[in-house]
Amino acid sequence: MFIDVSNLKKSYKSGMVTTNVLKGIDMKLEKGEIGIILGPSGSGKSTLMNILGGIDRGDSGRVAVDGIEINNLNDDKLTDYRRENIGFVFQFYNLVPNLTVEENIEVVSNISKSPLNIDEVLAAVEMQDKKHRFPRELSGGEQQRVSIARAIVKNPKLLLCDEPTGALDYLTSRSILKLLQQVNQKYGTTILMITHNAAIAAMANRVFKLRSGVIAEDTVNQITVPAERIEW
Ligand SMILES: Nc1ncnc2c1ncn2[C@@H]1O[C@H](COP(=O)(O)OP(=O)(O)OP(=O)(O)O)[C@@H](O)[C@H]1O
Repeated sequence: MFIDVSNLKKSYKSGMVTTNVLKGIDMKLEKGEIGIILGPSGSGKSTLMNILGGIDRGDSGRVAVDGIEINNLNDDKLTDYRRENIGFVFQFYNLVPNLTVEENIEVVSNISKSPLNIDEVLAAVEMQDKKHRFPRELSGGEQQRVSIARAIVKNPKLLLCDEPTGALDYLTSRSILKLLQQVNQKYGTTILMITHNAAIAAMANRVFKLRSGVIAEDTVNQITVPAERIEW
């Protein structure tokens, strides 16, 4: 099992108040699958994703990604895990404003162990003709394409996407979802994506509905729908 989480718990303390955010999460995802996490605001989606990505740590429970027990890693090893294995895509693209498209991708490629070819990645996201532009010269959808290119150039085992279409209009959202599906098929990248949009769940192999820190529903889709055919 590629992602294997059992009885994961996480709470945050601020002053005298403790908030139990994850209350015993169990989840599994196979290598090469697309998983989608749905759930209301505050249900713990980003916390779960941040723990899987090595940005945060669980308090207890087992979190294994491709056989690596990440809850047991010290800080340095957790940083190595994140650098070597994880690509992140967020709602806001976080591109470096004074670097071109190509340079934004190069920054990550230069520090990766076995990066993909930059031109190949630019072609995969259909941005090769705009590689000398700066982020401010791009639309939101184009900027998200670049941030996906930047996330995949290191050839990550796991691509974590937190509301990747949250700031985009309908047609652009669909084209970004289609691109993520293409990345999954072309590179075999396992993808886990957070969304508020339940319609998107049709493109995933597995759907996890989070409610108040537990997985309230875990569905396997026998047939997945191409993103360009999903309407909402
Ligand atoms: N670093 C932190 N310190 C204290 N509380 C936190 C921290 N991070 C998250 N929380 C709390 O944990 C709960 C879950 O947050 P999380 O961001 O995981 O939810 P979410 O499901 O991703 O929500 P949204 O859809 O609004 O992004 C919230 O009540 C939030 O306030």
